[in-house]
Amino acid sequence: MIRFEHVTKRYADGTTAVDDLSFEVGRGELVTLVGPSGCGKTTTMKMVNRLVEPSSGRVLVDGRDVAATDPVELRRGIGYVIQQVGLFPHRTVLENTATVPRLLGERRARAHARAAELLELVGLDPRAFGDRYPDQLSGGQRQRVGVARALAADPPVLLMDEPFGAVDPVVRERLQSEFLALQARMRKTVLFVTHDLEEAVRLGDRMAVYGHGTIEQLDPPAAVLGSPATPYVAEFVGADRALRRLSVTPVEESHLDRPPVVRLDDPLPRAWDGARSVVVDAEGRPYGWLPAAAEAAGPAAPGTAGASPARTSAAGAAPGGVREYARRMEARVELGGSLREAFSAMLRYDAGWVAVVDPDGGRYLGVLTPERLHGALRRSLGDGDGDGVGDGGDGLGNGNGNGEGDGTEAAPAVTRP
Ligand SMILES: Nc1ncnc2c1ncn2[C@@H]1O[C@H](COP(=O)(O)OP(=O)(O)OP(=O)(O)O)[C@@H](O)[C@H]1O
Repeated sequence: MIRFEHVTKRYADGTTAVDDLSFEVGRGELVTLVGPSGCGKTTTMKMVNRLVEPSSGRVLVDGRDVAATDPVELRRGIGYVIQQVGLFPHRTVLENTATVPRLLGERRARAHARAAELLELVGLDPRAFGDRYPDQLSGGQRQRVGVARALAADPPVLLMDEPFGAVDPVVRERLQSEFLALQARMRKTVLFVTHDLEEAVRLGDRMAVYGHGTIEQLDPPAAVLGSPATPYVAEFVGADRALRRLSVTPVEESHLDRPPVVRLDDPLPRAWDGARSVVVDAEGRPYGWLPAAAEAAGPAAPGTAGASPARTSAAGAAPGGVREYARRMEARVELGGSLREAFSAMLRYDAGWVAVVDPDGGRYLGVLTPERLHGALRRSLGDGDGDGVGDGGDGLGNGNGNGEGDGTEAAPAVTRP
């Protein structure tokens, strides 16, 4: 969709900003351009909408040489979002968003209706924000209007130059998530400039790591982090690349542990004194866990909540059903979600495992334990044989006596009151 063929840009003062660059961005693909300041990212981007003309080489959009396309016509098909959004200060949010359709001759009512839809899409209620002026918005809200405005003419191509660079990290992360969700629906062809490595990793279908005017590596983020092509890239992505890999490695079936499962409305299992079990509700969604009988029967440890102590009968079964003893556990992640989300859920809920659920319907599929997570990460980094993980335990603290499943690492954390 966007194709660079041996493109060089030398500015009048002799600076070579881009040097013999050739690469292609596929239709519906999001490529992030990342690299240190002054390496030529913005120059690359501006050659697509002819804000900068190449010194040599060609840039093609949808097979057409941009040099042979009228710039005004060209830019109609290319949304452009920059860091300082450049909203018109004397126009309302709705008018700002409707600017391009209006310029294209659309009637006011229609353009405004479309603008309202777009504001909704980027998470701004048009009734609350449509009539405000840009200086009555926060930085994050202004960026959202910038994105809405760039989408107003429904361009197939989006150029985004540090669009979330001016907002604080928390807002930035939210804008990134929203933009990813939006992109999953719209499938625009996007060039996205950033010098934030996390952002490049998180958003890019592929990321282009720039050296000086050239691309050192253009690959999916997982590949860049897993096998940096050059020492320069290795240095750029840094020693903590393993941590960054967490964001781009999905939770897969093969990572899961499958401890015994009981239903919330079941009677207590007959052999309720061995393994701890996962508890699911009537719809098969995770509810929590059932502690080993001895644990539920014994005095409640400090900080424990949920099950009331009960004595097991001589036969090993206790009165009552699973519901009576089950403990709530909220940590969960969808299959296909990232290891980072899984890890973050474990930390947030102070849990020793996280339930993995089907993205459609939230049915329980298995659990991910710290050991499994570590193994998955090691495997994704192509490090060692990778399958020595999760051995030596079912991850839910399967009884005592084997010296490793005593609940210190992999057992479900006690739900705090
Ligand atoms: N109009 C210009 N005239 C002369 N040199 C320029 C011009 N614009 C950019 N440059 C130079 O070209 C090189 C690449 O600049 P460019 O803006 O493309 O880098 P960048 O990677 O986007 O940097 P940043 O992350 O700081 O925005 C830099 O050395 C810059 O100083």
